[in-house]
Amino acid sequence: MNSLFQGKDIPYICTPLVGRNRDDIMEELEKIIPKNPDLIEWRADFLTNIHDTEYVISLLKEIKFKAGLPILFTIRSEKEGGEPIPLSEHDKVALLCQVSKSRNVDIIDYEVSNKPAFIQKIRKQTKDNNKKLILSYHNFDCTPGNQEIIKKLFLCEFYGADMAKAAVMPNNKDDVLRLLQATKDADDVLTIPVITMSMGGLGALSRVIGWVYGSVLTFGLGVHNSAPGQVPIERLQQMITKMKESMGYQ
Ligand SMILES: O=C1C[C@@](O)(C(=O)O)C[C@@H](O)[C@@H]1O
Repeated sequence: MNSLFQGKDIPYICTPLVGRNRDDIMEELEKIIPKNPDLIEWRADFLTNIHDTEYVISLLKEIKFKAGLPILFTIRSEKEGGEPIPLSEHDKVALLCQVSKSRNVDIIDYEVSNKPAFIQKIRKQTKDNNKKLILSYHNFDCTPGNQEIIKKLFLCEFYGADMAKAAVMPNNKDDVLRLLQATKDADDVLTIPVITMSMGGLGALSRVIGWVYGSVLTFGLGVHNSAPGQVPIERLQQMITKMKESMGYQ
């Protein structure tokens, strides 16, 4: 993971791209790049032409060329907060496998709730093509019990992920605290890096301080958010830098 970011310290800041077509995506990217994220997440579930594999692959090339940064490719499922897409899970896995072969992608995200056979297929393809795999879990309704969150992150490791991610929704301040505790506990026992966030306005704190508890990556808003509570990237960078100075990290 570290090799993708030339030795930069955690947390890595990832900015989502959510345009529906090429022009919107390129315009978004144009505005995001000067803000200096560490990587770009292309949320391809927002793309109208997602059924056209050739189009996706060529757009990916354009994105990588313009960004010159590591690219995380995600097709978030509707059941975990993504956009509705006209692809069956089978077609989606086929597309993810094609994308894995492209030299213009670095990391693929796939939900750990999917069928083991699909996860294994994507794990094999990403490994064969030297790509990293994030297995992920999202809950837009609540923050499950800590054991449940840690179990999900463990499952990601079990399936061979390079990173395990959990994004959950708080219903009160205690939920945000619990997520941070679960992050630390998972980071203590897992052998792979964890990425966590508590979503919504209440959870924004976790996007700023999650790294202190072991979350290696945080999503910052570039132009449009891809989930509730994302903090604008400039503010995120400033707050993290100030915190690191105050904590004696830099
Ligand atoms: O999984 C995640 C995290 C996220 O849901 C967030 O809350 O920042 C945003 C998504 O785009 C990304 O795929």
